[in-house]
Amino acid sequence: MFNIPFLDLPPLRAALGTVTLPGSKSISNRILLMAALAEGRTEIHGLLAADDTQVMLESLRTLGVQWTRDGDTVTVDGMGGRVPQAQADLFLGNAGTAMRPLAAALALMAARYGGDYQLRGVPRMHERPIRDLVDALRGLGCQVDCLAQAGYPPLRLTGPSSLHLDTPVRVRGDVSSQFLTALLMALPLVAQRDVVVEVEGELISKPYIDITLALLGRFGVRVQRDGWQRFTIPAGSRLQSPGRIHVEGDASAASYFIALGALAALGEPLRIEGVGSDALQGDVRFADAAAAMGADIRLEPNALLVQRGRWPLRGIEWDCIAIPDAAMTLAVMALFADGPSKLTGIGSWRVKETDRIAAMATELRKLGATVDEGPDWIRVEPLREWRPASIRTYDDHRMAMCFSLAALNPLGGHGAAPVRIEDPACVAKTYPDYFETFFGLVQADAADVPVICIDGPTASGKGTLADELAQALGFWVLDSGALYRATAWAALQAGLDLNDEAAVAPLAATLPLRFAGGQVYLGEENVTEALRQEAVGLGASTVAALPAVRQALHALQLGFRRVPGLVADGRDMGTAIFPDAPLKVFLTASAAQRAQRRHKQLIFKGVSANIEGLLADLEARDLRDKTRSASPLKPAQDARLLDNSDLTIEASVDQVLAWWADQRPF
Ligand SMILES: Nc1ncnc2c1ncn2[C@@H]1O[C@H](COP(=O)(O)OP(=O)(O)O)[C@@H](O)[C@H]1O
Ligand SMILES: Nc1ccn([C@@H]2O[C@H](COP(=O)(O)OP(=O)(O)O)[C@@H](O)[C@H]2O)c(=O)n1
Repeated sequence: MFNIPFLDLPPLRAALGTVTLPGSKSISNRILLMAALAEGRTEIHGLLAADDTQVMLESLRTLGVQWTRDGDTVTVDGMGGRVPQAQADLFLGNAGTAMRPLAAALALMAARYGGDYQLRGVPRMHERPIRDLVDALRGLGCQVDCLAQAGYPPLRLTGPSSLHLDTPVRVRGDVSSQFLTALLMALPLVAQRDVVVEVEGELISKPYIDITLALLGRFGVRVQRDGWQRFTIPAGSRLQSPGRIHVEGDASAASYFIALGALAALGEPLRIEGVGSDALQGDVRFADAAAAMGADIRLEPNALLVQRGRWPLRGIEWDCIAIPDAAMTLAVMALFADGPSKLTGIGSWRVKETDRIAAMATELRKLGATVDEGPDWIRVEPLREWRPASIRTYDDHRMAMCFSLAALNPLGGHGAAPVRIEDPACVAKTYPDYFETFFGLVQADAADVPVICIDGPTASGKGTLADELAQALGFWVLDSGALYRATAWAALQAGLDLNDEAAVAPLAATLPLRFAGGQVYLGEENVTEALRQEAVGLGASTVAALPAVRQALHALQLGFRRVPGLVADGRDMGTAIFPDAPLKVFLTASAAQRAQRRHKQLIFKGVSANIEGLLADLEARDLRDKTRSASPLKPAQDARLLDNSDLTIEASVDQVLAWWADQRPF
């Protein structure tokens, strides 16, 4: 996950590949609660691992429910209709899918068996209305107190009290279907007699109720439905574990990849696995809207294949009442259309993680778009002159994910603009690896992918600086020295003379080199430590003077220039490998300082060393690197010089980040 203040996406031009969706958030949390309330043990496969499910799992543990996790499988021991802990204080973050159903279940538990439960969340959670559920629960006879403001969390649920199950439970359905879902999941706990729920007002997000009913069915509860106004939980209903259950892929998350395919899968379709024609989730209906805009979509039972169909996309007018979450993606797709698009039925956006209509309009306008909004609609004009924009995400995962698509702007207008996503870690709510997955599918022109070059002599701190910069910006790192070190090491292992250009160069061309998790591998062998030896460093500087070796490693290094960007550390990054890099830094420090740093580094690692010897070695290496004919060590003409003899690591990093910030268009 990119846990950094912002993530810059370069302009993107194509997409290709296969994505496996994470488990659906709504299904994951419904199944978790049902499994906890049910009789028996449930093995849940494909559970989403994200903030909202973590919140639910932790709450269940606090309530005394036993569960274990093994990868994406969670096994829950059902409590058989009665919560072990009669008292608990639960923090539910910003997870609506935990707050509403837990409120209903615990209110009924407290009423029936006695109890005292408090449910709270982040400040935004305390602004999200829950009045309709509170009213319904009070109507049932539950004791529910709103601790701060009437109609909003935090809530306190106490009991015992007597429940009135003989008259229908009434709940409003026109603000959020989650209130009805919460009641439907909780009422089997007290269904000694038929319990009837009546919905007031028009029920929104009906497909979510379908999911609830289907999952209740898997847990042995067959709710009778009369239209969308009346639901009966038959007398004697009890939640019973189905044994094993599989969580479907997240259909709302599929929307980003459906859009990606529609915009940028130019030759072959993007394959999206985890939802398809068999899906329970209403958000798969997003595919209909995308198809109406021109996407070419094929459905398999558990997969979607999407590629560009009509181009430019067609502007549409679409009632999004059934796909409120996925609909946000349509608003960004609308920028690539041939005419305006109007999305209606999105009043619920106003009470989600943020006021999504206002947020969407504000951020689309930053890109240059013309947008109108009303209480429950938004109208978006296509965009031709895109502006680089820094997109605020309002602690809303969906804002971050759908605006990643704006980076495809070279496909939809003139020029090519980078897009900055602020607080990219907000995707942790439902899709922690979203950006990594996205980057694995998209393609950019190499020239659009930014590279920061850090060149300089040995022990000046290049590697340290490069790693810190890459961390801060979410970029890849190329430690080009490792390629020369690996060549030298492999040549030494093979007993070659390091000056034998004809023998060493072919070795460099076919190095089975791999970087993974901060480690370097040659074939299957982890050579990280071996490569850091001073003797190998000296050997590297010998083989690095051979033009054929440099040539052999050239293409390999270019391959590291990948979305979203690269920090490259070496001797000739700015002069020979990435001459078009937008920022080049030549890092130096006095020879004495560098010898001291290397000495400290070695002593720390438990390797004995003496400063005089190190100084002599590094001066010899400097000399060889500077005087060789092939790509000698020297600052690129447009490099910024940074002498960090008297700077801390942090100050050096800040300096380069400041230079970088100056170059960015945001
Ligand atoms: N600005 C700095 N001030 C003090 N020590 C530094 C600084 N930059 C790096 N170092 C230390 O110097 C040592 C060598 O740095 P390294 O990044 O390995 O250099 P290089 O990659 O240029 O050979 C490391 O132990 C690192 O922590
Ligand atoms: N881009 C590069 C990187 C390293 N090298 C050579 O490879 C040797 C080892 O590189 P390195 O970056 O791992 O060395 P240190 O600076 O960390 O000691 C250097 O001394 C250079 O001679 C190079 O010629 N070009």
